Amino acid sequence: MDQPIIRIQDLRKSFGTLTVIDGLNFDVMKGEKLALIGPSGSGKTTILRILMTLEGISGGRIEVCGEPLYHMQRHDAEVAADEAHLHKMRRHIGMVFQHFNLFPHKSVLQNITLAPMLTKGETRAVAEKRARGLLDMVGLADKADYMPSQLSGGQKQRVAIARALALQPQIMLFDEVTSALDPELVEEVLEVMKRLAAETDMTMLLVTHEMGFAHDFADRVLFFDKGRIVEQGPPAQIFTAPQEDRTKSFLRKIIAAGQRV
Ligand SMILES: Nc1ncnc2c1ncn2[C@@H]1O[C@H](COP(=O)(O)OP(=O)(O)OP(=O)(O)O)[C@@H](O)[C@H]1O
Repeated sequence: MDQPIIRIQDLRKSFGTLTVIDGLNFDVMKGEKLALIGPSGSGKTTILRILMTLEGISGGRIEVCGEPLYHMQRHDAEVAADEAHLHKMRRHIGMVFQHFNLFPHKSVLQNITLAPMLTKGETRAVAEKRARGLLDMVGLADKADYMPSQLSGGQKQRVAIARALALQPQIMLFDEVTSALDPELVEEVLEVMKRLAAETDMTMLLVTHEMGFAHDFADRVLFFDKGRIVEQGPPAQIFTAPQEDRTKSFLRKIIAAGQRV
């Protein structure tokens, strides 16, 4: 049996007195495409931010690629990870955010090549060759020399996806990547992500409010409420035959709001 690429055990996270994640357990297998859905405030984004080491944990344990994320071995004992360990672990994971966070004064090509050249010591030639391949993949081969301000929101988000992929992570995290976009620009970003999901064996975790997309994209859907998994399963089961009352009522509200599931 394969080892999970992500293993989350008894994870807890509080902000002050507010407990956001409360004894969470789940594994992700290599190549799996997971959608995290659930009401606002249920902790979905926090889970991605913890995996990206943008937030610390309050308790529990996470393993990524067989190694502890927030712990490390020192003199036969497991201690809290130091910055060097977190830095080393971060190379396994890439993240795309709701707000694309492109460097405004760098061209599209420079946005994509900067991190591989700085953090992995790649030559410009190698970094640019990959960047052009990725731009082609996201349908923006002709925009390499544009500045971010010359792009639409959907194009910016596709550059942000290419930028995250340029570091060749094993795991990609997508945090509501379409929610800042005008409705007519959503589809082009979803299409790129569907293609990525279909054409690569990358492990992908997606937080989304687009249930139709979660349905088409994911191998497994996790429905969260109050920092816990209420129900999980293949999309066909979660969206058409949910078992738990909280999942049913969440989906009823989504359908009432006019979304396809
Ligand atoms: N840095 C922070 N400081 C304090 N509270 C925070 C912080 N980040 C998140 N929270 C709180 O943690 C809870 C979970 O937030 P999170 O963003 O993970 O939820 P979510 O399920 O992704 O919600 P949404 O779908 O609205 O994005 C919320 O109550 C939020 O206000």
